[in-house]
Amino acid sequence: MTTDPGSGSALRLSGITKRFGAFTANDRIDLDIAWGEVHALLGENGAGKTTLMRIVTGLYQPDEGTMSLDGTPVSFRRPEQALRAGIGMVHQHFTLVPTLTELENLAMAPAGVPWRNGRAAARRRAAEVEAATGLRIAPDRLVSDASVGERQRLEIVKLLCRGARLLIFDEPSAALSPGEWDELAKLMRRLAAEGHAVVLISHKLSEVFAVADRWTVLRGGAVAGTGDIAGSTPEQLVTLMVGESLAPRRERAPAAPGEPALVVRELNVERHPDGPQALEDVDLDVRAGEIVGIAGVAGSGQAELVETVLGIRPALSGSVELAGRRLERRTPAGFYAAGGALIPEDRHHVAVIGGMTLGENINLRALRQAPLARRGRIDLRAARQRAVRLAAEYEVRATGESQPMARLSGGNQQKAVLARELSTEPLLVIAVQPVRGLDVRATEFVYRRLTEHRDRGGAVLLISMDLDEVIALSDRIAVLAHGRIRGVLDAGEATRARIGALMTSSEVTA
Ligand SMILES: Nc1ncnc2c1ncn2[C@@H]1O[C@H](COP(=O)(O)OP(=O)(O)OP(=O)(O)O)[C@@H](O)[C@H]1O
Repeated sequence: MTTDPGSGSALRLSGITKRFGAFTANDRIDLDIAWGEVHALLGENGAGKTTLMRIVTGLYQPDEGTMSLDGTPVSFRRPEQALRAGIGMVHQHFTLVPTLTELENLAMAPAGVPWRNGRAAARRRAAEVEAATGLRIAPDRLVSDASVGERQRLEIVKLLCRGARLLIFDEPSAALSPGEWDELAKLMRRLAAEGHAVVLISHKLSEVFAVADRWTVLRGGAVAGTGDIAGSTPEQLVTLMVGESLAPRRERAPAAPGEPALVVRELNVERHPDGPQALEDVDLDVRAGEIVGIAGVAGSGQAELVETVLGIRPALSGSVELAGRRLERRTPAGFYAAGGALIPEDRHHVAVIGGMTLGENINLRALRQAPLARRGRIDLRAARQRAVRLAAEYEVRATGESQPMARLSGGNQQKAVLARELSTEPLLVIAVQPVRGLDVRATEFVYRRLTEHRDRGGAVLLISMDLDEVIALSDRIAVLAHGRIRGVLDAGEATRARIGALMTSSEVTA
């Protein structure tokens, strides 16, 4: 089937409703996606965006409503049916097999689809996709050796090889470097120009305004509005999403740093045994009452720094001190006992336990302390009350504290992690990409919480690929490139240009 750019309605949803028990996640949604456009789907955490796209891609079935593709009614009971009709989703959590090569991943076809399996066919299709879109894969590279951006590219090539014409991107920039995002933005425009339809789910309005043609905002499961990007402003869309206008961010008071909280000295860490070093002679100080940001592109050594401080990765040499205590045999338990806390980057594998309830997840760090621990037992009533109070304070939207964590929307899971890690008043919080997946209001909320933590005398080590975030939040910024600290700047002197210059310099200036 071929498509003409701008040849009218691709996918039309009418009155789509989806309930989970008594909760209505999608409420009579009408949505029109046209061939040749990039359509941004916006809304706060829990607004119903993912649920709607799961219906479109055959993962969920609607309770009410109809869908049509190219004017013909469709209903999908399985994702393969949607893909066969040309609808594919680039997930946040990729669906690739890391131990196979890129070509082998392309060659695997799900059961029940008509494509020929096999490498020769996959190679031919990949060549066709490259000719049409410029997207090139590395056929013989193991997926486990590919960067996040390269894996995402393979996901897209896979969908295009399988004939996807309508592509849904779910927060695609979350783990990308600015350069990788620029590439992806160009690709989305190219796909639209060739007649595909692109749906972009994103919380970053700067990205939406850079690539989208039209927008639809969901609020509380229903459509709050739809329109053209041209003639709209980010403020209008935020107001539609939130239901009110957001107060401007408050000016931050200057930091009043106190005693050193985290002291790292001459830390050397290798990436693989006998491989290149991930960290080289890293010195870093984070004092009580300040936020120190680490600026650097993904893969500069940030993960290794966190893992080493936490004690899950050995160091070749160097020392780590927390609250004046040298962490000799580092273990995560020792890190927490010394007053550390971590907001990890990987929510799904590290930060939450999906099979446990929201309340259990929130209380995980408080179980050994009063008032939850009483004579060697956990006071379940106190635990429930604490979870309910913290869920409300951190604005976690859920049906209750007993809702399984895996059933919360991604942003609400992240808020629960913050509630757990900040509520025990740690001395040092290591926050890695703390607002990943959060909507605008929740992002402001997290920024405020981290700043308040600092103002109460806590220390924060902020690790983020988002330079604007690092500049906005940090009192001092350490620039990390290729495993070395290239310089440390005070907030007042930290500009994108100066940080960028340090990232690319070969000199170590501090
Ligand atoms: N399988 C499920 N069972 C029960 N409730 C669910 C289920 N899936 C989603 N929900 C609820 O439906 C609501 C909408 O969730 P959804 O994931 O669609 O939101 P979203 O707009 O994608 O949010 P985010 O931006 O945080 O990803 C949430 O309140 C969520 O808790």
